[in-house]
Amino acid sequence: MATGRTHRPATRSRGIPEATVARLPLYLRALTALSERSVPTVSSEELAAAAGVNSAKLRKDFSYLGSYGTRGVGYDVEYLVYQISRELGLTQDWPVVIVGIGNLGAALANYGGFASRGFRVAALIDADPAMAGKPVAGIPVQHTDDLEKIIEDNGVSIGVIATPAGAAQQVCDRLVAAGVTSILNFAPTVLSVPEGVDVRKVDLSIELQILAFHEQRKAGEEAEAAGPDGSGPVAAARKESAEQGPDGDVPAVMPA
Ligand SMILES: NC(=O)c1ccc[n+]([C@@H]2O[C@H](COP(=O)([O-])OP(=O)(O)OC[C@H]3O[C@@H](n4cnc5c(N)ncnc54)[C@H](O)[C@@H]3O)[C@@H](O)[C@H]2O)c1
Repeated sequence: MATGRTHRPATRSRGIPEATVARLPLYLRALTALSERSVPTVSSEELAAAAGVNSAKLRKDFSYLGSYGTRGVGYDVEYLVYQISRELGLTQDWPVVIVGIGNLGAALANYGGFASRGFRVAALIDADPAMAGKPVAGIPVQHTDDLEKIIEDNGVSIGVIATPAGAAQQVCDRLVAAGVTSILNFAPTVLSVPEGVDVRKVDLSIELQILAFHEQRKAGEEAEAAGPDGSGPVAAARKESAEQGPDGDVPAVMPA
């Protein structure tokens, strides 16, 4: 979902390509689900299917972690959870601040999935004085006047921006000047950051636009396959299949 723009090279210092890093959370999510079901081992094919990744790619990705699995047994689920968590830096606590506590910021603050993945919401910050001191998800909102002090006091290196687009760059600049080096930006704007600061952008409307593109293409293909009079090969196959029952030789709906 996130479309990233970082200043990091395509390959990280320990030789793990960025594309592999981007897939590690997908494996971790699938492995965590297996772990919760007390599944001890998993094959590369099963895990690849659960993560929505090609199994050859998965094996290649895991080779960067030095994890090759055991022939005929597969991968040890718990150990792989640990290995990937360690690789992603999730075995340590990451205090996060959210700036902009409106509809989205409040929803993010209430999202339990951060804490369970090692991201502790350390502070909530908003520019609206009327919100100062009001608790959201049990955490009192603090005013932007104190942003720098909040970052310093909490040792924050990850900031989440959920302000209107017009305020995002200014918020970003202040976060960076205060020592934040990673930003998750939900505001629909491109942020400029200095070298060494990572920005990940989340934009659900872009994801929907991509789906709309595919929907349009599918509709175009169907219309083409149906032909001008609906007699194309796909339409014919559909008609035939609709007229058949599940076993292919009995009409699905018996004539009255
Ligand atoms: N990425 C996505 O998929 C996605 C989805 C929904 C909304 N958004 C975006 O997220 C942002 C927030 O949306 P929302 O619906 O929560 O808006 P909202 O108006 O409910 O909340 C915005 C909050 O930001 C605060 N704010 C304004 N300027 C600020 C500043 N300089 N510093 C700190 N706080 C400031 C406001 O006081 C308000 O509480 C918008 O930019 C919106 O476009 C993105």
